[in-house]
Amino acid sequence: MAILEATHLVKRFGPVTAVRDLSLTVGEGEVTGLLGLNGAGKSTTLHMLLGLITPDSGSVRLFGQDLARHRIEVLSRVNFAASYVDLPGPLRVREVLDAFARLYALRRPAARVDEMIELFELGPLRRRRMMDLSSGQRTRVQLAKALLNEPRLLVLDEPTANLDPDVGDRIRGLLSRLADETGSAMLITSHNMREVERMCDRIHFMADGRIVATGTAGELASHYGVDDLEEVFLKVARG
Ligand SMILES: Nc1ncnc2c1ncn2[C@@H]1O[C@H](COP(=O)(O)OP(=O)(O)OP(=O)(O)O)[C@@H](O)[C@H]1O
Repeated sequence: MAILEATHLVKRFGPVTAVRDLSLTVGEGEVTGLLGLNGAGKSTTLHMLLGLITPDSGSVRLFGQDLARHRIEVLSRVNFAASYVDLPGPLRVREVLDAFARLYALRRPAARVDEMIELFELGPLRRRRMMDLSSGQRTRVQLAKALLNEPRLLVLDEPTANLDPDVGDRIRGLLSRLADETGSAMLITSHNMREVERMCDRIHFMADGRIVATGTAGELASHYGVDDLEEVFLKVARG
């Protein structure tokens, strides 16, 4: 069964058509990358898939159920992290995670928060206020929050954008391991082509609101007659 099935999505903002007739599926345990130039429509697509904005037309099914009709039920098995979403600044890291654990009605909230603090090496930061953290430290809290409810689908908008190469590398390893071990599906946007090559089983390239190419990193490189995804990106971007 597809974890996520989006069909013929369209989204307009006034005169701008951000997403045009976009369809995609994500299977169980699959890590899917959504790539494209700035303004191609990636975040708008993710926001429709998460029910944050409503498509003008088209439909989204999560775990076989229509998102518009079974919103609360299906979204309890999904989570999302993006560096542009702020967590409450005056709260301390531990308080933020505790608050989300309660919001998600977890069975063992304190134990799960402890696990996430350990997984993302947040121990030394747990009493620090969100507003006092560096952007990379905030990103780690965002990811910890996004994994609290053991989502079957994890949607990540540029998950490692603010991380230094060392932390970024460790987080990529951690997310890949998680997908392998738990069978959770992931949908990731990124401008880091090496990250996408390393993590994604399947990649969709978007341009001007549409998916214009799909495949594994290897398939895309051979289709475009180039060596790697970076060069595929440049070819797609330059038409
Ligand atoms: N709320 C909004 N109101 C008006 N226009 C919007 C809105 N959100 C997005 N857009 C427009 O829709 C288009 C797609 O934007 P989107 O943020 O989805 O692109 P993106 O691929 O995520 O870009 P980036 O790589 O820069 O994050 C852009 O032209 C953007 O200006």
